[in-house]
Amino acid sequence: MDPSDQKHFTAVDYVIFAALLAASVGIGLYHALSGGRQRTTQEFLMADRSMSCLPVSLSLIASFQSAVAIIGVPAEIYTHGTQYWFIGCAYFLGLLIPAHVFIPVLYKLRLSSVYEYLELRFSKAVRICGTLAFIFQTVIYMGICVYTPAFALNAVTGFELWAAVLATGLVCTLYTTMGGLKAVIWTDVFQTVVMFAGQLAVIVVGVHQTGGVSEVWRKVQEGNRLAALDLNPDPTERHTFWTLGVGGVFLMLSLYGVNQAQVQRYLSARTEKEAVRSCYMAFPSLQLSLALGCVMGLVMFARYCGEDLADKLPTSSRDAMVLYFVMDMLQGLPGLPGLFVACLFSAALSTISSAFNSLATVTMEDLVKPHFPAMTEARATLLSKVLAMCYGLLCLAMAYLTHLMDDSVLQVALKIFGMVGGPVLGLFCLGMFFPWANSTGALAGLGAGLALSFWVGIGSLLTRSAGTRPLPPGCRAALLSDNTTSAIHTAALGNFTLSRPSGLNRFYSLSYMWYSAFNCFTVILTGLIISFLTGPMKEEDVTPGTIYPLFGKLLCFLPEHLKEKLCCLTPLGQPRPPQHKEGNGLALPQEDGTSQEETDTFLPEVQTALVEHETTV
Ligand SMILES: CC(C)(CO)[C@@H](O)C(=O)NCCC(=O)O
Ligand code: NA
Repeated sequence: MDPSDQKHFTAVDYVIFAALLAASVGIGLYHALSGGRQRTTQEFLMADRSMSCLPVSLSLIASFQSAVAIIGVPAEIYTHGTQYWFIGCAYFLGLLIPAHVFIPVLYKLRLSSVYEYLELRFSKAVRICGTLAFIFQTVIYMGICVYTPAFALNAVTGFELWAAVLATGLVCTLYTTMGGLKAVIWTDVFQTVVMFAGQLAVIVVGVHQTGGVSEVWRKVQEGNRLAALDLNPDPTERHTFWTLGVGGVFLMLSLYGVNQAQVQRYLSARTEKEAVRSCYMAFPSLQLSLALGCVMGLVMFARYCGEDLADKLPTSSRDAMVLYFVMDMLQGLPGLPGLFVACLFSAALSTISSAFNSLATVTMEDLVKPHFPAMTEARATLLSKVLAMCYGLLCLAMAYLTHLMDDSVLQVALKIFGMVGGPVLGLFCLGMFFPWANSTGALAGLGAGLALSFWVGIGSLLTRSAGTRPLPPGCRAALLSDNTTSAIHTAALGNFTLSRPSGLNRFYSLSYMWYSAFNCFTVILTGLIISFLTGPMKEEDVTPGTIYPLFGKLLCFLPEHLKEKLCCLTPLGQPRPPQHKEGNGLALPQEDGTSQEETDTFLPEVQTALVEHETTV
């Protein structure tokens, strides 16, 4: 690497970056000292269930919009064209279904951890499995999130990699531990604004330097980067309308429907209506965020098309190159490189803080409290803070593991969501839509789902070439690709026809965008089969309020008696009556002393009834 190409930060840039970190800590400090001073778990983990829809909606989009997307989306558009943009189609159903199916069920149960649902509906074992899957997914994901911006910054400015990782991890741990969920949500709001500002600045400057909008448009067309809607039904095609627009819905459901980070935000809303509204309000911001990423990729393409950058960077990672482009464009404009780096770190911080807080919540609610029902509130709050901090430190360790991996970070993150989030989504769907499903079925389903998902996921890792298509002719975009892509590119240029993968390899080359849907259906199917084999659950045994009458709604044209035969019509919105607790025999609070935590979630009058009931048992 030519040292003259090293981009430099000016003092203004450092000030902007430092201001971001200081402001985040400031918000944490404010929430540590105001309100109830974070002395209860209700405040620390659930923001007192008092949030309004605007901060919640911005926080919703911040949770899964990290530096991975900010860098990954332009890199994807630059190398493969605009097909990825069609994932925006999945946002419609991907937010409507959570708003009208998942939120109504989950909000009315007044949970703290979404996995509590699994115990109410199935059994304690299913709940623990759900929790462990979530912890596994989130810990890996947060390693990628903290590593990505630090790595990119290091590649371009030479900024000490581990110093950046440490700074992000520690600052985030600090304000999450001090200010709880309120601080997490309000820093998300602030950080989302910084994120948009940084992306917008790059686009405006980039368009200006390329010679205006029409010039960018001309070059993008010449370079063949605008993709038409690809309706190819082949499930091994990486990006088509079907993989993105349909497979993407399941990805969105696993994130926005049943992921603890998001559900915790819905539950922190003042009312159910407010939670639904926040889901609707997330839609335009998500579309905006996607559009900014895609346009940024196009602008970079227009500006750098044909340039060979391979020798200017110490790494072949196309993710680092995005940052190189950005810094190159913003050179000489004091403050703007700092703003973009602040944008990257904002995106990362807002994701990692959600991860810390939600991890602390599930560990506390699902793994600790059930074993220590008599724990005092002060103890529980202190322990939650310690947990948030421990996960912060674990995150640094995970960053180190990410360091050893090389692939497009966007693809890796979405693969993990599909591999682990998909089966968990299946578990919730099985519980909510199929009253016949029993606990054994759920466990077997989850096992089968995870096994198949890791088989395909690891298989695809080992047979790398999966689904990468030759680049469209035009600009020499191959300069941005890794070895596999260049090999394919060369093959395409040399008029070789690539043989289709066959047998198991074809199975392994399933598009990663289908992972969520595929794994979700595996769990549902296996779950139903095993449930029917082991004796399906009777409607009256299912805890009330845990079923969404999906079939009743879909088949509303059928006569009443037929519907009653086909599906459970348990109305939503009833508190769980205590006498029913014995119903499925498994979701019993008295079974192993979870009464403390269970009663927390009940309406007062039901609570007293339950306590009386329990003392008589
Ligand atoms: C998850 C979606 C599709 C929607 O929020 C998008 O934001 C995304 O692609 N995220 C990638 C993961 C990340 O940015 O960390
Ligand atoms: Na984020």
